[in-house]
Amino acid sequence: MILTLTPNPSLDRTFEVDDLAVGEVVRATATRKDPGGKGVNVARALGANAVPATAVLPVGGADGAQLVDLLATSGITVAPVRVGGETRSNVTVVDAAGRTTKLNAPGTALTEAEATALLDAVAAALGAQPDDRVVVGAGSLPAGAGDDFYVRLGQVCARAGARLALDTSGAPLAAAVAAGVASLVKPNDEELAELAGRELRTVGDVVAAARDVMRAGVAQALVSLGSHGALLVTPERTWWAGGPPLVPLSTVGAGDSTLAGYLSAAHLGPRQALRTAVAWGRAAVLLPGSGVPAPAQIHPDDVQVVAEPDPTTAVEEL
Ligand SMILES: Nc1ncnc2c1ncn2[C@@H]1O[C@H](COP(=O)(O)OP(=O)(O)OP(=O)(O)O)[C@@H](O)[C@H]1O
Ligand SMILES: O=P(O)(O)OC[C@@]1(O)O[C@H](CO)[C@@H](O)[C@@H]1O
Repeated sequence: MILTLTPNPSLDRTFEVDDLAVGEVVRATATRKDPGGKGVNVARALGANAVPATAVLPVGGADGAQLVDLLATSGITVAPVRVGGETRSNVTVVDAAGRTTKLNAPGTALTEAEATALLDAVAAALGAQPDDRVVVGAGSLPAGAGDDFYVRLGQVCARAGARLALDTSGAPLAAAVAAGVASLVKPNDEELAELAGRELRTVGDVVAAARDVMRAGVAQALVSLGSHGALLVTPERTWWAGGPPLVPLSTVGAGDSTLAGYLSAAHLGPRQALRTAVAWGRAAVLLPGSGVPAPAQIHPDDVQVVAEPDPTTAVEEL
């Protein structure tokens, strides 16, 4: 079973425009709403591919209610935790050239009791399902959760014998890595560079930074590289996967679909799991808004996997 926790979910609103002229009145040519937040998207992508998933998230206000309604139609189990504040709405503007501008709200602050209720909801869901379980902690943390929130989530997972996969950034990522609570991390290259405190120009730079992270107890790093594919790094081995260039419609949530694809195929071994991850990520960028791909939209055969890629290759040349 895969369970996702999204401490800072969002009702994602996407506006398509011809040209985003800052400081002008810009009329949208189309709009859409999607359930959003990184863990929510991981659960949606799994659900769209018939992989059972449960999404735990705080929910408040009218946008929160709409988020839950939209999720109810997507084939995943939702475990909403009612909170006093209002669920945020994030805005994406996509112009005719496919450029994406994203405005993310800070999100409603959680009280200590609400943060604890979220962790309790995860513990309860894990208790109800004793088989092999993975918990995905994903996205930013709202005020009040505390930078150690994912460390606390890791402790909940450890007590229940579940593994934690983490997709976050900044101080919450640094705290979780230092505490050694995650089995898998899914940073993009910028997030990994921030964590490492240095620029990552080559494949070797990325792999070295990923292995630094692993020394604290992380077993695998799935590092997404945007249009340059993704690297999977374990303490002993490295694989790269990517495919022919694409013209994206919206890159929002591509990393979430990547992580979902990886988890869906983890039992098939690293090579196949990475191929699946990249195939799901590539499919996601061809969808509008925060769309997640269905099986017919995913093409693993387009993805090339290379074991032990040349460490001197520049990431931009992949
Ligand atoms: N422009 C692109 N062309 C082709 N594939 C892309 C492109 N952008 C992203 N992808 C695919 O999606 C995957 C994830 O992208 P990226 O590294 O941008 O994730 P991310 O920064 O975590 O995204 P998000 O936070 O929006 O979910 C990449 O590994 C790649 O397979
Ligand atoms: O503000 P955060 O939590 O970092 O990211 C939130 C978010 O940008 O991530 C998802 C895409 O990955 C969107 O659905 C959502 O709006």
